[in-house]
Amino acid sequence: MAESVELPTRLAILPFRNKVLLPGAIIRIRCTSPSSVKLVEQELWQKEEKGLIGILPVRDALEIKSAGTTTTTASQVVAKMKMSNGDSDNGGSQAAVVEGQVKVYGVKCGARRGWLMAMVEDVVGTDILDQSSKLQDGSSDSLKSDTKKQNDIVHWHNRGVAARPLHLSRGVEKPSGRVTYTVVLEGLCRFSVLELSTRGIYHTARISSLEMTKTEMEQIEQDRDYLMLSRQFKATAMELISLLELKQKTGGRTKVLLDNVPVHKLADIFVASFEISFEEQLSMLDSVGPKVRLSKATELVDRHLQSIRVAEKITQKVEGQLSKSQKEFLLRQQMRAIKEELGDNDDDEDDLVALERKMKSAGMPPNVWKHAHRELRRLKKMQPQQPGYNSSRVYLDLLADLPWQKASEEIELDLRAAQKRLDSDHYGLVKVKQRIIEYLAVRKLKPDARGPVLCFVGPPGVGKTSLASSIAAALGRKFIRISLGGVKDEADIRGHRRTYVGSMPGRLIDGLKRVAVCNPVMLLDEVDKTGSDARGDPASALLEVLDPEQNKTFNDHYLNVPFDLSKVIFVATANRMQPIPPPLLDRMEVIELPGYTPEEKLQIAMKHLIPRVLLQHGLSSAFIQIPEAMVKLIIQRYTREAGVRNLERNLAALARAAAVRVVEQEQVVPLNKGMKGISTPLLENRLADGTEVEMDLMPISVNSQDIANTFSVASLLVVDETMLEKVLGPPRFDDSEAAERVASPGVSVGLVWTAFGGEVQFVEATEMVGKGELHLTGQLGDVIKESAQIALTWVRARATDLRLDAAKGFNLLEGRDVHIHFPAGAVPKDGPSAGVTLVTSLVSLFTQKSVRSDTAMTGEMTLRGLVLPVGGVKDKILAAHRYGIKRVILPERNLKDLVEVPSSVLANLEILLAKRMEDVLEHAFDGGCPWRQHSKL
Ligand SMILES: Nc1ncnc2c1ncn2[C@@H]1O[C@H](COP(=O)(O)OP(=O)(O)OP(=O)(O)O)[C@@H](O)[C@H]1O
Repeated sequence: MAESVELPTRLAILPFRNKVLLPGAIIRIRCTSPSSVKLVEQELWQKEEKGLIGILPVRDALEIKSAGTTTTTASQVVAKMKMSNGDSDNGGSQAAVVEGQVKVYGVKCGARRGWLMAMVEDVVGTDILDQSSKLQDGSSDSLKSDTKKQNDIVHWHNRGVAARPLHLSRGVEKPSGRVTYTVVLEGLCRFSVLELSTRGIYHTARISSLEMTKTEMEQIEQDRDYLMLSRQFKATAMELISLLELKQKTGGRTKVLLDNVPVHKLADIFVASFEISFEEQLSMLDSVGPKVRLSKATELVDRHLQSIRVAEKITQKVEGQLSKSQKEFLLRQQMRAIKEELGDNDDDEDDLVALERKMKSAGMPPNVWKHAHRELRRLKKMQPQQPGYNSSRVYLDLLADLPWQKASEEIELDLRAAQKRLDSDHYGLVKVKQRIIEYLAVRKLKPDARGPVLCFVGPPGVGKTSLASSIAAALGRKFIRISLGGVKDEADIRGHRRTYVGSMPGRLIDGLKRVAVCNPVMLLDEVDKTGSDARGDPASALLEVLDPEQNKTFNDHYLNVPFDLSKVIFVATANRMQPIPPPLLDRMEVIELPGYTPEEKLQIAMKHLIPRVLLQHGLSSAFIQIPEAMVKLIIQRYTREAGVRNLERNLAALARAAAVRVVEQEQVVPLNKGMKGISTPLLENRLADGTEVEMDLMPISVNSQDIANTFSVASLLVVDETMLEKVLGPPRFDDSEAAERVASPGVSVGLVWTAFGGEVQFVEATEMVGKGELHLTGQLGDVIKESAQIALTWVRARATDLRLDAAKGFNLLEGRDVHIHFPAGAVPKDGPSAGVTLVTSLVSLFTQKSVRSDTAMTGEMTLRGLVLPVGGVKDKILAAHRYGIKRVILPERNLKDLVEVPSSVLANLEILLAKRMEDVLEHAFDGGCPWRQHSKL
């Protein structure tokens, strides 16, 4: 940068339209107008030693008007302008000189300080400005080529900047041959115009420098105000430079300027690089005094700094968004390309469109639709990779899949047809079927009747599930089974809130989604198996489901919108009633299905199970015959259940074995013709092992009946005892079991009730040296343990009362421990009905007399020996029947329960009633109660 320069008294003047060149700035100007071309040619191009030229800002009349200046025009005069130096106002002084060719029509110093106005004519040509990022840009000529612009008034500023040419180049425009110049100028120092005149077609001015002398400068540098201002300026400038360097990641070159260039010059350099208004540029030009200039520059630099910071913030925001959306765009493009490559064209957008369409057709109620639509809008704004996208998508899918209105059309209910259907599906169960028909009849009369929920209670395999599905078939509705066995978490019924990771809807909503209609028959299977723990009480959630008042707006936590369950027909099943919470039981109508008698089982097997099993295995009665006698044997020897599930399983095992035989017969024929390699038929091998044949030979998608027909050449297989043993193995049960087990004293046979229905339970007691303690084993609950304690107490007390001792055949067991065991330890046992059995086994132990093996008993006993009635009598008697028991001892007050027991069973049993424990003992032992002679009966 040039140091202080000696200015000539006169300078050629290049007008700078609406722009200011400040000292220290560099501009490039392309001169095209005749006047400026002439000026450059004469003052710079043709001169050996390039001199200085003056750059004087000019302003259009319009601009000055808007800036609040009053203007006047004069008749054609050559203007000579005399302007005062310094910062003082020149308003009002006029000067007009005629020199050269430029005609100035009117001249008047503007009301605004430092401006001269002139009407200029004969202006041609335009200077085209070259712009460069490094160079300050501007127009070298105030005069435009348009003839329109002729006679425009231009306003010359009274201060300008002397400039030194740094580079000069000449060009010739091709078509016109016009000469143009491009000149790069560096602003050096301010000057004031004393007199403006013309030389040829361009202007010159008599000037005086506005630069301070060295002495003046030294003086001012001592000034405290100046020092403070310069420090302030430098700090602000430093801040700006640091910010810019940080932004542009440039080195510290600009900082060097701060140390080497005098601060008053720096002020100009800094301001020159800003894009500020013409007014502000002029004001900077007019700031001749260093203090004024510094404070002005500090203000401008600070403003620039702030604006950069604000811009920075905005840019960061915009960039953030931009880069994100660009990233998204890129990813989408890539995804599309991958999908195209894979031939999978349904991209996410299409996917969402399809989802929306599905949602629209789901028939959601308005409030649900509003909720779903809001969620969809949210989803649309998300990216597939975004967390939450998938869960939102799955959630909306569920909303769209749920049958909000879709219902299976209920067929006109024909009670006779329903009865026929129930009869064809199930043998017996007359009362149950009757109750179902009543239920259906009410529904026919009042379809929206809020009848009670039917609950089938009974042991496994008695047809609870199949009855429910028959109801659905009779009503022409879809059937769905919801298994509640082992459900301990309320969320299983109500779903998890969506805030949980891996949240899901509850089983009910999930079931409805699967069944896809809002009015199915829904079987709540095993309602007695729900438990409650810290995770809530599923039964209480079920209360809401089964309550017709509440289930209109069932609230699943996952779904988060109410779902109307009132059209669903609920049917429940349970093995036992006791575990069902009373409020829940209260909402249901319990229909008990006790176990089947062997005769009933036989009928069920012959009429329902065998035809169904054969069909399932692609067989028919042409291949296999299972005679009644064999079914009886299966019932007696292989199953001792209350229901028919095991019976069905055993029949299926026979059918599989027959299927293998049929297929092998078919294969054996051709093989035998040509080959001898295959020796033992597969069936023989398998049957010899006594294992069930587990092969599934049915080809998928081939109708099993077709296969049966294909193999119709095979010979008929009649199941006999040998085959039973081969396929099902040796018999699992036989009637001699009880006799064998009670042969030794201390064992008695009880009848109990478990989840599997009635069961025969043996009780074993033994004694050993000890301290008179009682030991109990075999998965016992508190009640049964108490019964054992009561039994022992009663027996000991009784023996003492009757003064029975070893001599009279009663061991009082002084100093000995008693151990009572309930075999089948894996099955939990509880309840008071084992009371009489426990006493009997203890009496048997103490008297060393065996209990009758054909006798089983049940009954609760008080401490005083009174026998109380018990529950589940029908099931217990059926169990005794199954086990081949011939005599059953029952509490007297259970007599009424015998009405329910099928007469076929009663015909085979001797029922003995007991009021007191002594009665039981009387019946349990051969020869009656072991101490009858002492008893006060
Ligand atoms: N009275 C009957 N007549 C014809 N088939 C029957 C009868 N009772 C049960 N079945 C058959 O026995 C099989 C088992 O019945 P189902 O599954 O309905 O028993 P469930 O009582 O529901 O058992 P769980 O309590 O284990 O669910 C079915 O194939 C069913 O058709």
